[in-house]
Amino acid sequence: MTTLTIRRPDDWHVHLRDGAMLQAVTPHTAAHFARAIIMPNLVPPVVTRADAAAYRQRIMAALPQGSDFTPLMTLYLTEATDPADVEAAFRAGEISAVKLYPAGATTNSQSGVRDIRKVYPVLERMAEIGLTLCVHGEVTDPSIDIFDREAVFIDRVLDPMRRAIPGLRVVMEHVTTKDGVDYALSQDENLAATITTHHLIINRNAILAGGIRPHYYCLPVAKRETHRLALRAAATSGDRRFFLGTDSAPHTDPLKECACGCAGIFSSINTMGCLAHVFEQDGALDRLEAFVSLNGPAFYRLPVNEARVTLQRHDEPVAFPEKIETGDGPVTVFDPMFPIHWNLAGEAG
Ligand SMILES: NC(=O)N[C@@H](CC(=O)O)C(=O)O
Ligand SMILES: [Zn+2]
Ligand SMILES: [Zn+2]
Repeated sequence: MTTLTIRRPDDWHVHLRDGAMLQAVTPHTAAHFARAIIMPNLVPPVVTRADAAAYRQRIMAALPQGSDFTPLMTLYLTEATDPADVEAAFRAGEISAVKLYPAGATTNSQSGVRDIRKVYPVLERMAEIGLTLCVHGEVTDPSIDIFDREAVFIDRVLDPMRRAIPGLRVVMEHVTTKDGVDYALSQDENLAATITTHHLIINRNAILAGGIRPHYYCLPVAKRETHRLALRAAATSGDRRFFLGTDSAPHTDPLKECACGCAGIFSSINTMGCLAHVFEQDGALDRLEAFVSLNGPAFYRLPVNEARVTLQRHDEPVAFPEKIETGDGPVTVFDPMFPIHWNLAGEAG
């Protein structure tokens, strides 16, 4: 059996939700990752320091006994966000980032930012104190083709913002295009990008393969093959600017399989097996650790994890559940459309 021992990985972008869903999905993230950046797009969103502290308590209460998982909390940026509240939360070690959602860009983003200039005072304060801004980088202008919204966001919003506030540390979340990769490569060490597991595996054909496949629909929507290949090259290069953010985003099956299905792919269960497959396929298993365990902490200025995990390659495919049951209903697990031979040593299945 082939094995690969690496430092324990972290997930730099995950949706744990709240209530029954939080209870169901948190143990999966905690089983695979030491830390995770927790997205704040709850209903209502996690806007203030007090909201983040309360949400953190709910996450801690949902962890299995004995788990040493650390949630890294974020605040949801609104045009009414108070720079002093953000600074206080950061100085107290209660948040690791602030998240920018353009209003209307994605799931639960209605309270997001309409006019980026209105939040420049918060961003300036963040640049001063060294607090990271995580960005959902898509314009919401309906006249822009949905497949172009990331590239247009870079030109219209991200690049002007970085020129106006050059010291701001920014993570381009879930980049999906060659344009995003090239932009990250063209910038200084204050810019990084997360890449999801599924965008390394699917292109836009998966969403429309013989019919509408709602479980491959997420935002930003998967792009054409040339973009997927650019993401793979970036992730497997070992370059410090790229690291894993699974964007595991559970929605129940009835909310996905309907006339207006929600965006989001749930992958926290089999992400590590999928990634080992991808890196093996590209002859880059020796760079998997950089992508999942080293580059993220380096950007966030956090220590790397001391613990190690062992990934093992089985001759026979490993069985992963097709769905998990939650108190809110069933949630379909990401199907990479290839047999997965890798899992974490000690993992059932
Ligand atoms: N990625 C998604 O398709 N959905 C995310 C939101 C997001 O990350 O944009 C969600 O919260 O469901
Ligand atoms: Zn997003
Ligand atoms: Zn997300």
